[in-house]
Amino acid sequence: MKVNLPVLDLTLWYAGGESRRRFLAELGAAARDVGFFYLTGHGIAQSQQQAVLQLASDFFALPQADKNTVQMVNSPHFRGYTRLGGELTLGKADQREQFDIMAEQSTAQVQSGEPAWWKLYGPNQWPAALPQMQNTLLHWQDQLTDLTVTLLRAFALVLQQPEDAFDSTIKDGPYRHMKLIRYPGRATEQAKQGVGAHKDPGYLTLVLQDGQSGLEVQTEQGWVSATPLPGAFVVNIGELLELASNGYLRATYHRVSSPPAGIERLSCAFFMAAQLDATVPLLPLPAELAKQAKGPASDPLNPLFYQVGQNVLKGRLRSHPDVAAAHYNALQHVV
Ligand SMILES: O=C(O)CCC(=O)C(=O)O
Ligand SMILES: [Fe+2]
Repeated sequence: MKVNLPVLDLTLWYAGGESRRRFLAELGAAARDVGFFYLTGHGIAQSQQQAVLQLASDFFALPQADKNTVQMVNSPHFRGYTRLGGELTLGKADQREQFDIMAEQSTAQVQSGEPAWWKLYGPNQWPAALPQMQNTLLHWQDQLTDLTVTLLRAFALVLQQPEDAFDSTIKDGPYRHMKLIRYPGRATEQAKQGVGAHKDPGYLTLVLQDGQSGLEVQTEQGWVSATPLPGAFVVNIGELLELASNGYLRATYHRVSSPPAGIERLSCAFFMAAQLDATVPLLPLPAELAKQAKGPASDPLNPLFYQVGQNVLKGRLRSHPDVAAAHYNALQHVV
């Protein structure tokens, strides 16, 4: 199959020695050139990937009333179901419906004067109609967390840092967030924003897609399709790695175009960030890398914050104005 993005094989990393060095060289090139790549050899069985996509299909096929029992607007922690058109990117409604979970937590008691991002802590919402969903997705989330921690260590080496350079920012467990997503076929040629162009706010993202194309990546040659590669995850760099590397690594803009009329696309995105109370370190890059670091992007429409909770909450408030209005009203100007 012809693909437009680099393909990296994680078995090279696990093999150690010369193989690991080759993996790191390929990772460094992929991270610098496009900031997007396919990952194979990651050890997660294709049958398990299929089971997660099947769960997504089963969830979205539930009657609307069942999905509404877990709607996100009920959750100050941004967990649960968002209906079609309920989320904004670039101020415009995305043509997708989705179900979000994060780590299973109890609600933090936020005192006045404490940062608002503490409110992100809390329980997930689970639909009574699909009792197996909780175990399946929490297990999946744990596996993907471990995989991204391995990748983060590899990125530390690519940046010529000690392998544990990011460990202090995930010592209580990285922030984790995943969503099941359904993109319906486009209703008109105009309504094709599955999700508008954006950067992901965390360290790293893993995307599992079904067989339908739609994910597109901004490159110097223009928008390129991340055509599905069976068994692979698509990996991309988020804003926290851009910040930590002073822009040596770039969080790449990407978007999803809705499938043609009558066809749907399912995906599962997993976002890994540092723990919310961490501040992302500005790594001391060696001179040869530092001179290629352009500094983090400065976009007045998308300020980047080293304080992790602030950066994550920024993204959530902007994407989910209904949750922002219901639970964060006085705070929108903060981010
Ligand atoms: O559905 C996809 O393929 C990617 C989704 C995405 O970029 C996101 O939710 O941040
Ligand atoms: Fe994304």
